[in-house]
Amino acid sequence: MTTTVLEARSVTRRFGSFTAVDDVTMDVAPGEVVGLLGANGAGKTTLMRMLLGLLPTTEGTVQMLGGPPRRERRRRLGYVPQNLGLYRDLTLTENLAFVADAYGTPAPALPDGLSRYADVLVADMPLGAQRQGAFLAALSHEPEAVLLDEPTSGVDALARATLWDTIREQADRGVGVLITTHYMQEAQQCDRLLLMSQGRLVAQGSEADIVGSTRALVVRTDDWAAAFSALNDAGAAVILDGRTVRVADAGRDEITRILTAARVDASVEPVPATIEERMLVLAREAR
Ligand SMILES: Nc1ncnc2c1ncn2[C@@H]1O[C@H](COP(=O)(O)OP(=O)(O)OP(=O)(O)O)[C@@H](O)[C@H]1O
Repeated sequence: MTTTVLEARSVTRRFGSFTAVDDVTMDVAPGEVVGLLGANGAGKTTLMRMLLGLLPTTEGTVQMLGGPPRRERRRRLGYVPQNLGLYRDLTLTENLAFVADAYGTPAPALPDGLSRYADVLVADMPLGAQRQGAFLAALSHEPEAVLLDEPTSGVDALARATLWDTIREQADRGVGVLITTHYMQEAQQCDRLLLMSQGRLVAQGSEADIVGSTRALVVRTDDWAAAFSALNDAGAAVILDGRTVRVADAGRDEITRILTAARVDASVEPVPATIEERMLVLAREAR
C-alpha cells in the first residue's frame, strides 16, 4: 500500500555551478494538503518539476505514487503550473476538450461560475476564471496527487476562497496536494508546511510547530518612518505592517539602543511571532 503520493529523498538540483535545490527530503501523503513556502527563487518550482519527473535530479531520487517518475504514473497526477498551461488562443471549452482527449476522459461540465466563459478565448477571461479553468483541466482525469504552483496568485479574495474550496474537496477525496504560495494567510489552510530558503528546506510542520514560542518585537511610535529606517539601516529583520514597525528577531535591548541612538521615541514590546516573521528569521539564518 502506498503511504505517500509524492516523495523526494535527498534531492539536489544544480544548474551549472548554481544549486537551486539543495538536499531536500519531503513527502506528501494521500488526502494531505502540503504548503511549500519560500521567497522568490527559493527553489519551489524546481522541486515541483523534479517531483513531476519533468526535470531530472542532479542527486537524490523522487517517487510518485510509489515508484519512479514514468509516463503511466505521471498520467495519474494533476499539475497547474504558474502560467496555468492553458492555450490562450483557444476557448475554455476547446481547452477542456483538448485535455480530455489527451487523457481519454470525458470533458468536465463547467461549474456555474465558469459557464459564461464557455466560448470565450482564455486570453479574454479574467485571471480568477482562468485559474479556475486551469484547475478544472488539471482535475478532470481525477488525479491521485495534484501539484499547484502559486494557484491563487493575483486573484481576488472571493476567487481565492473558491479555489481553496476546490483544493479541500480534492483532499477530502484522498488526493495528496502540494501547493506553493506567497500568501502567508494561506499557510493556515494547509495541513503541513515546508519552508524553503535558498534551495534548502529550513523548517517543516504545522504553522504552530514552526512558529512555536518564538517572539517578535512591536515598536510603537508616532515616528514609524524614522524607526523603520534606523532599524533597517542597522540590519534588523524589520517589517512594516501598515504603520506598525515589527522586528522579527533581535533582542529588545539592542532594538531599544538602535532607536535611542537614532533619537526615535518608542516603546518596544515582545509579542508572539507570525509565520512570516519566523520565515524571515529562518531565511536569514540559512544565508
Ligand atoms: N533552468 C534554469 N537554469 C538556471 N537557473 C534556473 C533554472 N530554473 C531555475 N533556476 C534558478 O533556480 C532558482 C530557483 O528557482 P525556482 O523557480 O525554483 O524558485 P521559486 O521558489 O519557484 O521562485 P518563484 O516563487 O519566483 O517562482 C532561481 O534562482 C532560478 O533563477
